[in-house]
Amino acid sequence: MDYDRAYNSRLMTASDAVDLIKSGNWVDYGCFLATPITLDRELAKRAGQIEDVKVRSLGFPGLAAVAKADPEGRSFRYNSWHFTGADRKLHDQKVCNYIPLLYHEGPGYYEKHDITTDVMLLRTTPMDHKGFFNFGVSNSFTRAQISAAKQVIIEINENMPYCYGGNEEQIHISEVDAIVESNHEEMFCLPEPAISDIDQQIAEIVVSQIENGSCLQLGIGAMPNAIGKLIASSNLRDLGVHTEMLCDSFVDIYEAGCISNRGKKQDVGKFVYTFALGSKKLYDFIDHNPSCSSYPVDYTNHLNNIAANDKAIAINNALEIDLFGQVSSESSGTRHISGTGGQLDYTYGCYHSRGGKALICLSSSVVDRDGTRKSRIRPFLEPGTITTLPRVMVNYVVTEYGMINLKGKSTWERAKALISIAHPEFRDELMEHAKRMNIHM
Ligand SMILES: CC(=O)SCCNC(=O)CCNC(=O)[C@H](O)C(C)(C)COP(=O)(O)OP(=O)(O)OC[C@H]1O[C@@H](n2cnc3c(N)ncnc32)[C@H](O)[C@@H]1OP(=O)(O)O
Ligand SMILES: CCCC(=O)O
Repeated sequence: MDYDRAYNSRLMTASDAVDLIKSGNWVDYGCFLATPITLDRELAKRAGQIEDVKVRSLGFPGLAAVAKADPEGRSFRYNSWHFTGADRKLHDQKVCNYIPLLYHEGPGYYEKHDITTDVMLLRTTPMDHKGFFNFGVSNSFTRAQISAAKQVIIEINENMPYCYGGNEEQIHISEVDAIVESNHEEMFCLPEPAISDIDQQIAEIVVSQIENGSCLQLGIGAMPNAIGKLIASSNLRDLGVHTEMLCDSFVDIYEAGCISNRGKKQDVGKFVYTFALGSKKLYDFIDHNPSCSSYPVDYTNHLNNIAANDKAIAINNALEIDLFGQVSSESSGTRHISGTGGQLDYTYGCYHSRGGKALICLSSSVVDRDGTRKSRIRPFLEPGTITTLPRVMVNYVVTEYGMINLKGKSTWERAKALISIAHPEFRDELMEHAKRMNIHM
């Protein structure tokens, strides 16, 4: 195949490319930083000209133009697999819907035809000399989306890092219907989160649970950042990484000499992840780095693969937990905040790893906008609150007041343990609730 000729025959303007999208189509966007920013903007310009185009997105960096362009929702219906802060705002404005997602099952939804897709739009690296476009920092369920789509349009961006894959990290020119050369925007960078005293206290408890040779999963936010900094200044050695998200903390920990990935049982010597999101430091680290392997999410988040490594540690945040031990990480009442994401996958998988632990971390209370302190350990989840982890799955829970293990405990022992790590202001009240709810000794 003459790749240059194939490339030129598919090259078109963004405006012509989005013309391939017709009224009534389902359109899938690439996930996280594979989001096709240029094509999204161009598609948004069609508001009023086309009808009922349904868009699915995961981790859109910023505000989706198609959602902003059409407040009436006649041309576009924007759907998110996992709410970002921007998606939350769009949802509050009624121009975004959430699609429940158990992340490791994502590829299956396409492969089993639970859903269909007409056009896939994604951002990739430029084509290499063998006719491949690399998915860069977002493997996720890109291959499943491509296989399901009737047409594939890519926008290339020179700033997308080139990421080696365990598998399914690229698309060949022969599979592409249209190519758009974008303005090569800089990769979106997450702002450095401010670490509070409470994040720091929780991080200290978490790091005390990590041993030489532990295999880590870290999520997003200030607390994982605090953990990263603490590990980087520790004497921990030979840590491994098998995670859904690769974040800046892993670079700090690696540069401090704590990660070798040599103690892993699977993917020895490799950082394993399905998407990377952070700062330029992270993107420079993974670019052409043979020690980093991106895999589809049904590999990184599969129970067997998470559990394959010994001493696998899951460290995730939650919004609330009730006295039964049910965890919500995605809504507060009917206000949808985020998503299940990979929390359930890693909580289950790490518990099944030899010597593994699953930690759910949350500050014991939050202060509302009106200044009222609210306990995050609640008698029961409020009506409408979504349970992300059923109580049987929950292993360790950490607040700034300590760490407890819920496995094997009776309802009374669970409630008592949870109350022991609640904010002191709420402990008596929670105990009264427990008794009224017939949770007793
Ligand atoms: C990418 C990864 O994390 S991989 C890890 C696996 N995936 C998961 O764990 C998915 C589920 N978890 C998550 O999405 C996150 O960890 C969360 C939402 C639980 C916490 O994330 P954080 O960024 O620390 O949350 P943050 O404190 O900024 O709050 C997010 C929103 O929830 C609101 N919120 C937080 N706590 C509460 C609460 N108890 N009640 C009501 N609202 C709350 C905040 O006000 C904020 O809303 P806003 O943006 O409209 O102001
Ligand atoms: C869906 C990916 C993000 C997460 O797991 O939180």
